[in-house]
Amino acid sequence: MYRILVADAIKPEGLEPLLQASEIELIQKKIEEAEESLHEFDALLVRSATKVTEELIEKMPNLKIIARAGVGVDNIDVPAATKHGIVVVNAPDGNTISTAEHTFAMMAALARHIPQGHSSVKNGEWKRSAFTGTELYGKKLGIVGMGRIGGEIAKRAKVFGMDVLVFDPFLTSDRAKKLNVTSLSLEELLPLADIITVHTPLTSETKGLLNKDNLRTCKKGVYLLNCARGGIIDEDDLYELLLENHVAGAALDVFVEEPPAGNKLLELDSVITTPHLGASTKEAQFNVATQVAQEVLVFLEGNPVANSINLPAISKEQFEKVQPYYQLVKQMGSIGSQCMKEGINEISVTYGGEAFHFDTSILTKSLISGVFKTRLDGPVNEVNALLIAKERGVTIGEKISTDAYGYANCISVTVKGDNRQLDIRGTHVENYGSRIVSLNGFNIEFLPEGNFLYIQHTDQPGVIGNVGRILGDDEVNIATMQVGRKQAGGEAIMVLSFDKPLSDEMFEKLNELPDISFMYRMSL
Ligand SMILES: NC(=O)C1=CN([C@@H]2O[C@H](COP(=O)(O)OP(=O)(O)OC[C@H]3O[C@@H](n4cnc5c(N)ncnc54)[C@H](O)[C@@H]3O)[C@@H](O)[C@H]2O)C=CC1
Ligand SMILES: O=C(O)CCC(=O)C(=O)O
Repeated sequence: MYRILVADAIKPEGLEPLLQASEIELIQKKIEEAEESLHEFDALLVRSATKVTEELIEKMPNLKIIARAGVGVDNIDVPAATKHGIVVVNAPDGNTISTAEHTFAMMAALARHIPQGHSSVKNGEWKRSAFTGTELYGKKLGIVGMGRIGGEIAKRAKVFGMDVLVFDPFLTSDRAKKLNVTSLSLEELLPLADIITVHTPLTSETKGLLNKDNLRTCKKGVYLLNCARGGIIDEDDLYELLLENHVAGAALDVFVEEPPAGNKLLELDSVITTPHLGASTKEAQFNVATQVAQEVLVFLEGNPVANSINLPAISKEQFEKVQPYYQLVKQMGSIGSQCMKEGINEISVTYGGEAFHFDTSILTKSLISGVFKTRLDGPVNEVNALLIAKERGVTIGEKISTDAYGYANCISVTVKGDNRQLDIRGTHVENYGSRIVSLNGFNIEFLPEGNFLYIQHTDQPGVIGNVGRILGDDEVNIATMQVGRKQAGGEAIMVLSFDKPLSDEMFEKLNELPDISFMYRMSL
């Protein structure tokens, strides 16, 4: 049974996929109200009100996924989630249209003084000339951040007869051409635009992206809009420029502090505002709730998520290609870790054969998580595997090769410590399953599932018999046994599997036998 905490107001109809699922309990409570039971939740669903800090994450040791019913994840400490192995997903396009429409409504309201005119009439006045506005037609609209929302605004602006200038360092010339917009640097755009609207995420680079220094290069009387995140336009600087009438007016849906109690921008008539309503439509809220509900469900069922912030995005088709090897590499990592009784310096993997014509990075993350899972206490998975390796100074190598050692596909993993190294090869055969086919250069074949004992010994009569006798005397049943050697009379290996893990006592007894070089226990 998975327990999911819905901590913000998320549209209940959109949560239907989770409500319909078996083995899922959905609890709608604010964090403060759920304080006593935070440790029980497997998933957390939020909008922008809940601040998902590292402190909160640490109070939720069972948490596996955080879902943001919306776009911006600036209310979530994503690095902390990553460190704790928690997947973060969002709903990237469910509220695009609503936010673009809201921005457009704000733009029209700003140009025609609609909120001011509205208040004036309600106050019993009839001041027509005081609210003379400007047309949007023929004006230059500067869009900063040409992603999903920026793109939808550009389309609407074109229909209004506006000339669209955009600044986005990541915009390709192809997309600019398709959208029929002029791509410029920020320095070029600012002096040309009559109206500027920002649609970037809030990051360390975009915080204060528009400030008094660069806004002074704008035309006197420019209009500014922020329906993205508070702080992209520096609030103090904006206040100063509005007082000077350098900026004629601003439309703000978002603020650095929300609600913006005491914010001096609210004192100015030239500022029109809404309480972070960009995505507040029935349609957008249904879309984002459904998107995240489906993502959480898919994730809890063990399938890949499409909109993760801290995992590589992987499509269903891609996952189908990756899936057969996903568990195999994790088990190979676990074998490597359990057989290396020392610190690990290097993990390298080669994906051999025709099968690997896809992005193998998720497999490498699965391999690394397999290595560290048996060594670390906390959560270890594909989300934090690379971070854990980096923190421990472990070098990771990944190669693709055409050589599959006679198999249709073959994955070769080498785990290196200060003094030793272990080489493992595995393959996957359709309708047959995964097999380990070589350990330390010894050909062998076993299914990597269960409790194992790996014994390296001298190849001579009696060794296998002695092992069997000692186990038999203590009534330990051998489930399977595989042997391998390189040459007669040299070193050889045995891999035995048991229904239960081998006891310490039995391990010691076997270890005392003559002609045994070394042995390891593994649970896979
Ligand atoms: N007011 C509201 O209710 C809503 C606000 N938002 C905000 O709008 C933002 C944008 O949303 P989408 O368009 O869906 O995101 P998106 O990811 O599709 O687009 C963001 C664009 O910003 C660009 N960008 C990034 N750094 C930049 C920089 N330094 N300078 C210029 N451009 C830069 C990116 O290249 C990208 O094209 C979100 O991050 C969110 O914070 C989103 C939805 C609702
Ligand atoms: O949840 C909301 O209404 C805020 C939407 C938003 O800001 C976003 O999706 O980034």
